Amino acid sequence: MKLHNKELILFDLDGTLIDSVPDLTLAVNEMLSALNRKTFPEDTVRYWVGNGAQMLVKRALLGTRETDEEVDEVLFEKAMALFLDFYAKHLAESTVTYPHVEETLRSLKNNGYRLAVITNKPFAFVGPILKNLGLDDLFELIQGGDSLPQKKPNPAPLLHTCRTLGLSVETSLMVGDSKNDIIAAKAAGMQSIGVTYGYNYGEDIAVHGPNVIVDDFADIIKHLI
Ligand SMILES: O=C(O)COP(=O)(O)O
Ligand SMILES: [Mg+2]
Repeated sequence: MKLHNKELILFDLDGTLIDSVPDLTLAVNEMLSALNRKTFPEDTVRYWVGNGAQMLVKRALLGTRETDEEVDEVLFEKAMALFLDFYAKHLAESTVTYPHVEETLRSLKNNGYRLAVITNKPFAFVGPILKNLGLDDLFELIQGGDSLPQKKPNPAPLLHTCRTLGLSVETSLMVGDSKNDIIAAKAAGMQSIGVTYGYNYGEDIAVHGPNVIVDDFADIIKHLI
């Protein structure tokens, strides 16, 4: 299926452009160890990524993805500060781009597409990670999970990006690995591509009905150009 008349592509970051779970796991476990709590393997932490740093820390303290239970506020604040401090020091040690990400982004840009990053990750971390991976010249706009009061799956960051760049929702496209990306795109009235190799809490991205599904980042081009 071809997605016609697109001018702007909004990319999710974690699980779509980069595999950041190894470094996120390291920071989560350093935080838990500092608090004398049980640590978790990467395969567990992977299911906790998707709703931003605060939710990741809350899930790590509760030891589960379900966050119905309350966490002591003082403990949470302490854990949050520890996590942010550790992660800031190990942002891009084991973090890598997924196969074909850089060449596909460059090819899209060379073909006239405008590119943006819309992530739930705190804004301060995004620039340094992209720079470390040599991707920092590609994007016109970056929005973090704390750039606006609302984060994905709320459509606000997507709508804000279109407004800021002066482009319509119809000429924009969201690419992401998680239901948060697809739900946000639908709520914004934007078409979306779901990638199958990311996190999405261990669930099949097809369940959320993106317009197109790709197993390889390079395949995005086939649906556009
Ligand atoms: O930081 C997260 O929890 C997820 O970030 P993402 O929106 O780039 O997938
Ligand atoms: Mg993601």
